[in-house]
This record gives sequence, structure tokens and C-alpha cells, in this order.
Amino acid sequence: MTPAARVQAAIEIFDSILEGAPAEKALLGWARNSRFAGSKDRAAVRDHVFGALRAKRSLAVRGGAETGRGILLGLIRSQGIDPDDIFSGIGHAPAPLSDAEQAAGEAPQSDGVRLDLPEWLVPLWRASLGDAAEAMAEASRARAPVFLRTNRLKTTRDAAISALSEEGIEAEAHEISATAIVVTNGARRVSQSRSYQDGLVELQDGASQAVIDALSGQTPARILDYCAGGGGKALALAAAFPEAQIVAHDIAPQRMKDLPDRAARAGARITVVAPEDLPNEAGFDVVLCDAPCSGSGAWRRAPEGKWALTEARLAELTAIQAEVLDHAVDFVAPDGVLAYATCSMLEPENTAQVTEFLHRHPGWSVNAQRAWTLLDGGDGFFTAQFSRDAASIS
Ligand SMILES: C[S@@+](CC[C@H](N)C(=O)[O-])C[C@H]1O[C@@H](n2cnc3c(N)ncnc32)[C@H](O)[C@@H]1O
Repeated sequence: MTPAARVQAAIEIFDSILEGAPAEKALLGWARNSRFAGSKDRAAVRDHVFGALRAKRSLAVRGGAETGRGILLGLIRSQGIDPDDIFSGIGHAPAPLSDAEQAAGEAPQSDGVRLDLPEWLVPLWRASLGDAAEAMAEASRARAPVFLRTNRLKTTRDAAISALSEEGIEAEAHEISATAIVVTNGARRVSQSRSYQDGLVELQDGASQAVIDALSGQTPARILDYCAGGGGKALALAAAFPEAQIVAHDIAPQRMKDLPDRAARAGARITVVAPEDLPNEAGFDVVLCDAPCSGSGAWRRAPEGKWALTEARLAELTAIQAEVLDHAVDFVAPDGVLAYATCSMLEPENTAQVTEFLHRHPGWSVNAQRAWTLLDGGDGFFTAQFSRDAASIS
């Protein structure tokens, strides 16, 4: 495919996203119907679509319309490419620009457009991030780095980097976590590599790994991953605490369906427990609640979440987060730790949850709290650890 044909494909895919199709589904549908497209074409089209999604509002202004064509025109302009080279109408290229499209492209006006955020979110974004708000909005428009976690059950970080290098994947250690590796070249080959398939490394964001590092002062015998989902954190817990029994739970147990296979590949022992069986369990030294959240710290990876978030949805999420904490607290051993985490940078999901939890649960204190922003290299994350006050342990 020519560069221009790739842009035309992205325009059509973006139109179906604007009509309500999930981005991954729209890309898959296009790939299935475009057997002529090679892997480089698919990667380039995907980059266009996700690049456009991350900055949808400002690009629509630059391109003069909230359509696939307008937004992709905005993307081409933002990349400093002459639109006439792409919008030529030759072969499978998009049609030449109209006079109106030639004239479009003025600078974005409102804060929401300039920062590429939904308008209602701008004040909350500023209140949550303070001086870093603009930098974080800008960083949310960039592509996320590909992070791997060294699986310490099988290897060391240096050995994993060497093994990747032998397979032509360049990677280096990242300071965000003692297990973190960032891929500098060959990211698309990771999932097919021996290093990945043999379980030396897992795909996991760096800040996600740092949340597990934050528990390193503990010597737990039993750990409950209360919101285990696909099991990324459960696997990291199993590697960080090889002596501990790790129990994985999720309100939607089908989300954990791949966990036994992932654990086998990683050489990790994880017990998956069904929600109806959880009441038979108690007395965990660590209970981790990696709660459902807005995902605002991970919008570089999942930009659709940015545009889908509404005030009502945020209120729903904060209610679920409080409920998760209130249920999970019963599973914590008397001298155990309740750890809360979100991949969000929004205050109502983070410090406000901590304050409200302490109000609802007298006799508990926070003993550690930490936030990571995109400037730390990984996703935006938050964690807090609670424990019972000595006087309330009987
Ligand atoms: C952020 S995801 C977990 C990601 C996972 N820990 C990982 O590292 O891959 C949040 C999970 O919480 C689960 N969840 C939502 N409400 C819950 C509840 N009330 N109790 C337990 N899990 C819940 C969701 O099904 C979802 O899988």
C-alpha cells in the first residue's frame, strides 16, 4: 500500500469508530477484508488510527471536520506532512482537498480542544494534576512505550535483555521498577519471541510493576488479588513473593480464564477462586484491590476511554471503588495490609478514595501512598496501603 492508501484506509476505519465501532474491532474488520495489506501496512494504519484517536478533538479542528477525513487530515498536518502529497486522489489516495479543507486548520480555541480532553473533564484534570496538568495532557497524546516485566521466577533482568537481544529485540532496563524493561526496537515481535513464550518476560506497564514493588517491605504468607482480571498483577505478585500463596479473584471470573495458562508459562503458582467460594477464605496478609477505574493514566494505550468517560460514569466508578474496598477489607488478616491501586490520575479515584475509606473505617490508617505520572515513564498509577491501628487489633 502507498502511504496515501494507508491514510485512506485509516479514514474509513475512523468513520466506523465515529459510528460506534470499537477501534480494535474496526481495525480487525478492515484487516480481514484487506488481504492485500501486509504486516507493515497493518501496523501503519493502526498507528494512524490510534494517533488520531488520542488527539481527536484538536485534529478535527486542524482538519476542519469531525469526520474520519477531517481528523486524518488534521493528523497529517500535525505531522508536518504536506496534505497535498497524501490527498492527491491518485490510485487509492484520499480525494484532493476542497477549498474549505485547504482553509481549515486554525489553532484550537477551548482548553478541552487544546488539551484533547472532554470539556467537562478539564477543571477536574487541572485540580487533580496541578502544575503538571498541561504536560500530562500533552503526554497522553503520545504513544506509550512498550514495557516488559522480568519474570524473576525464571531469569534476571540482564539475562532477559540479552535473550531479547539475541532475538533482534532491543531493550533496556528502566528505573521505574527493578523488574522493568523498556523495548527500544522490535516491540511488535515481542509476543512471538522465545523469551516471551518461555515466560522470561511478561508484557506489563512499568508503573504497574512499581505498584507491586511498593509492597516489597511485606513478608506475606497469603495474598489475595481481589480484582485479578487477566492476572497481570497476580503474576507479578507470584514472582515478587515466591513463597506466598497467591489467590486470584474477580467479580467477573471469565476475565481470569487465561490466568492458569499464563501462570504455567511463567512458572507461577496461582490459585483461582470463584466469587461464590471466596467467603470460605480469609486472613490474607496482603489484599490487593487493583480497582476498576477511568484508566486516565493509560489513555495513551486506550484512547477511546478518554472520550467515553462521562461525569456519570466517573461517579459510578468511584462508587464501585469504595464498594470494592469495603468488601475486600474483611479478607485482611488482623495485622495484614489492604493495598488499593488504580491506573488513574484523577483525584476522586485516588486520594479522595483514601480519605473516604478512612472515614468509613475507623481504626485503619494509611501507611504508604504513591502516585506515578506519565513523566515517570510508565502509565499514570496510584497506590495506597492501609493497615489496622495497633489498638484496633484484638
Ligand atoms: C483494573 S482491572 C484489573 C486488572 C488486573 N489486576 C491486571 O493487573 O491485569 C479491574 C478488575 O476488577 C474487577 N471488578 C470490578 N468490580 C469488582 C468487584 N466488585 N469485586 C471484584 N472485582 C471487581 C473487574 O472485573 C476487572 O477485571
